[in-house]
Amino acid sequence: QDYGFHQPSDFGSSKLRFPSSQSYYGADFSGFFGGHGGRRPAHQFPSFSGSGYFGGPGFGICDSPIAPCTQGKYRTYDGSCNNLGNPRLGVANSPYGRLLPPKYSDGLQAPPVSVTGHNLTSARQISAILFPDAKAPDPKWTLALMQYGQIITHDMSLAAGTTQGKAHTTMCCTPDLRAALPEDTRNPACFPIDIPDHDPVFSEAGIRCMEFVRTTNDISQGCNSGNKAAEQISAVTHYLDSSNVYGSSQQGADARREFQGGRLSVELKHGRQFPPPNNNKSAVCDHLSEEEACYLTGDIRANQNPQLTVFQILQLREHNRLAGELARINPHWDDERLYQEARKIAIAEHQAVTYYEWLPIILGRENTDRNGLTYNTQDFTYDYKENVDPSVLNDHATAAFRFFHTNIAGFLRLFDEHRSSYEALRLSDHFNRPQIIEEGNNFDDLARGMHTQPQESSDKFFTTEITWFLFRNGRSLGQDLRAIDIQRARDHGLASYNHYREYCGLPKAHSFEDFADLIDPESVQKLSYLYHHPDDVEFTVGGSLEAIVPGTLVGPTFLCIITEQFYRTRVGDRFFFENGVKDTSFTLEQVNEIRRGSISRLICDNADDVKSMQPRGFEQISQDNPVVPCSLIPAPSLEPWREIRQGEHTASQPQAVDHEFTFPFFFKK
Ligand code: HEM
Repeated sequence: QDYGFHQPSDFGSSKLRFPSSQSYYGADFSGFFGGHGGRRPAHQFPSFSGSGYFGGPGFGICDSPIAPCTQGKYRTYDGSCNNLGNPRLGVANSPYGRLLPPKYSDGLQAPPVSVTGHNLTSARQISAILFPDAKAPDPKWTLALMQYGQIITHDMSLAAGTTQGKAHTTMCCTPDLRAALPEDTRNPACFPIDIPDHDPVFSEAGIRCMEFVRTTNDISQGCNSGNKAAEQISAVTHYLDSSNVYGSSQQGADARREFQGGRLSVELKHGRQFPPPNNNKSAVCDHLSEEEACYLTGDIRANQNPQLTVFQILQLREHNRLAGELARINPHWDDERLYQEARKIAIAEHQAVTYYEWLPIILGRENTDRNGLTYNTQDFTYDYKENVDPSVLNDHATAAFRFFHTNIAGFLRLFDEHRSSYEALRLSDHFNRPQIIEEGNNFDDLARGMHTQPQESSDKFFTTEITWFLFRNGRSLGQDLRAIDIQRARDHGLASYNHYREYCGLPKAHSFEDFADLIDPESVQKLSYLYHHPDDVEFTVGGSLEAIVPGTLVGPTFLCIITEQFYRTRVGDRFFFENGVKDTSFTLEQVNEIRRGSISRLICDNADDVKSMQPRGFEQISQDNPVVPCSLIPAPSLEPWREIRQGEHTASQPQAVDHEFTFPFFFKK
């Protein structure tokens, strides 16, 4: 869109009251912790929410005991003992971190109100006015970029007590959705979204209330005696450790294992591996018959949409492929060794794709290099920092990272091996109903499809498949994910957009017009209509309206928060695959093999019968990125994992491995 000024190309120009892109990217993300000196005070713990929390009294999930640490080679399932000095950091069922103090209206946990004391405008009204639908396919990136983002999300956080798929069992609205249940009769966790009379879609159907249940926090869990502001709990490990595949507890992990050959359990259908059936089907799926598929994976959200499920299955198959390959190379390894080594490699591959293929597109390679998220090296990176809190930030998960809901496409196109599209699935027909991926060639056609179809552009437009029809489950209308995003940020008491601007080194707005340095005039005008005061504008809202920083897919304030998050996620993880840490790390030879992996390799190796892919799978097919036979897509070799047993002849040693360096391959532009 042409806003007349501050278009993307204007970024960094003196017209903007915004540091030049050069100085911005190199910015020292201090701010809330500013004045302490040092390059990255904000990364250090005790973080804002961490101080005083660990070891506090209480008996809730957030304080449940963890097993004593043994310095093993492998990660625990719940994330404990990753940080040996503070073994609870990043564990499942611990609070999100927080960069800026919450702004609960009672200082403890009540959702915010306007600085003028008025109630905030309905989240649905804000969504309807500011985030309409307009189809604009991304010119460069495929739908797989969006979809892998959801995998990364589900690996890193899950607001405890929310379902994020199937409707919650707690009801906050009347069954006909015409009104909210009276406060004195409904569950105290209820925080339903009010739908105004004149809503363009929902009022016609008489719908006045959208279901919403608040996230479980440390006060309700008894881990905070109520004398300090509530912190929400995340139910999964905070680390990027494929917990969506393996689960976030020993018990959960065991339930997903075959205990044979190091494999994860699968159900074989016509020789194809699918996850085992979920025996809690009615809690996670909207199936119409008992025969319909509903899977058990490491994450409760795996059935939420078809492309997400496809990736979950590809990850499952990759683990089993690795286990099989390792068993061939090392026939003397037992089930446990095969399972743990396959898990360690699969997590490393996932980290490599996330940091070297995915994040550079989202955040810009210059930015990721400059801020220590990526390196150009064939060595170890030696960047583990024990004093960095790896917890997923509330500011990130509840606002910034949700911006990528903008990239969701309403229709999923199916592509055959010749890359011809013959059909499209409507997203809202298949929420929580993954059966469709088992039909005919759909699995492969969806896998190719998401690597061929463009994602929707990063902008202020969101498909109605998620703003009108989310989880509609056969009904004519469903819910509004954008309204839910806004309401969730209120539930979590996130600070306002203006505060994050300041935190990120951008000028604080004193009037609505001041937002025009980054937000188009029409949206600024709408903000002034929807909010009483510039300080009321919510982070989720303001951040999503910012012009995109060139070379990235996100505006400057979200860019700052997401960069901060992925810095912490990397350097706060003792097991990060590139670290040369004693006892836990790969050999350098192994690390360099993992660096050869790619999203396209994942498809080639694990789809049913995909024979060709473009090398850079997150990028659309073009002359510069043509579809090639899978044999031409670099593949990590597992030879460096071959174990030479005492007395074995050296002739069985591995052939020299070709260490072709893969970064220029992906990022040659
Ligand atoms: C078809 C694709 C997607 C659908 C249907 C979807 C749907 C949802 C839903 C229903 C929630 C829970 C909302 C709430 O109750 O607060 C959620 C949360 C979230 N989504 Fe998405 N999403 C999709 C893709 C993505 C992508 C691509 C990203 C980022 C790259 C993303 C990031 C997030 C984050 C960070 C959360 C919060 C997670 C937590 O901490 O609980 N989502 N999404």
